[in-house]
Amino acid sequence: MSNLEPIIEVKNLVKVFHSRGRTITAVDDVSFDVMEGEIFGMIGPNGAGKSTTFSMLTTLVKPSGGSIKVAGFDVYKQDDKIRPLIGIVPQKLSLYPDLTARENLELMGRLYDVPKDVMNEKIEYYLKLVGLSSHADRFTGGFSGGMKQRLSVICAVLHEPQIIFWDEPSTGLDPQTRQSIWKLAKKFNGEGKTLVFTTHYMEEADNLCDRVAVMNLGKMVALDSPESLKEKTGSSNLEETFINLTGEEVRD
Ligand SMILES: Nc1ncnc2c1ncn2[C@@H]1O[C@H](COP(=O)(O)OP(=O)(O)OP(=O)(O)O)[C@@H](O)[C@H]1O
Repeated sequence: MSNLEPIIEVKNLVKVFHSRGRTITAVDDVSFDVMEGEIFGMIGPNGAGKSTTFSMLTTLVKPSGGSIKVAGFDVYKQDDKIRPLIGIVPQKLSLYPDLTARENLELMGRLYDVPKDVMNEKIEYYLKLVGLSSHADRFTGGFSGGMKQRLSVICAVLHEPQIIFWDEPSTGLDPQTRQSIWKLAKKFNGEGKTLVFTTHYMEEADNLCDRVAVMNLGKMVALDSPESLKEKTGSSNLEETFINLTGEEVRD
């Protein structure tokens, strides 16, 4: 559960893309805080601006306007201070297929300066945690989607980040794997880590999140606990709330 201190502070965030003569405002004057120890979800239809926001929070894309502070550091000027404090599980998993699970972990560990004397111990611990010990020395190219997702998340936490950013944790995974991913997220959160994720699964947002931000057309149209969001929109489930807040029109 969350403390009352913000660990992420976003003020009047804007991102404008210029593409093929068009100007696209992907994120349009968005402000919010994420509290330390919170599980914070971002939902919204395709093109709502979730991934762009995610990329700016994780220092990968520079904002066009506004400010972001992560753990007190400014994303414009102190991104080098932010990177060691965060773990990123991207939507397009970035594992090396020609390396084994263990080699992928070693590579990430070295990139994030995990001390040599604890590296092996940590790798064994995390492989066991996600049930991949017996696959440690297999090439990841042959892994199932669920195995890749489990390996990707432990690659992201090997350096013990304070905040985990997780883009669509369970897209394309079967219900068993989804359950195991949720358990893992709750375990990390129970250890005090803050989690920020995007999802298209309303059940996932409802089950996991302390608070959910609803984005639509670059704006944040609601931010509250799943229960309060349902109550405010008079809906019995989050899917209904979502449609209520973002409309029925299909987005391209
Ligand atoms: N690099 C880019 N260049 C131009 N336009 C972009 C770029 N990245 C995103 N956009 C546009 O910005 C808008 C928001 O996109 P974004 O990917 O952030 O939405 P999303 O909510 O993550 O959608 P999805 O659920 O489909 O992943 C869209 O109109 C998208 O086409």
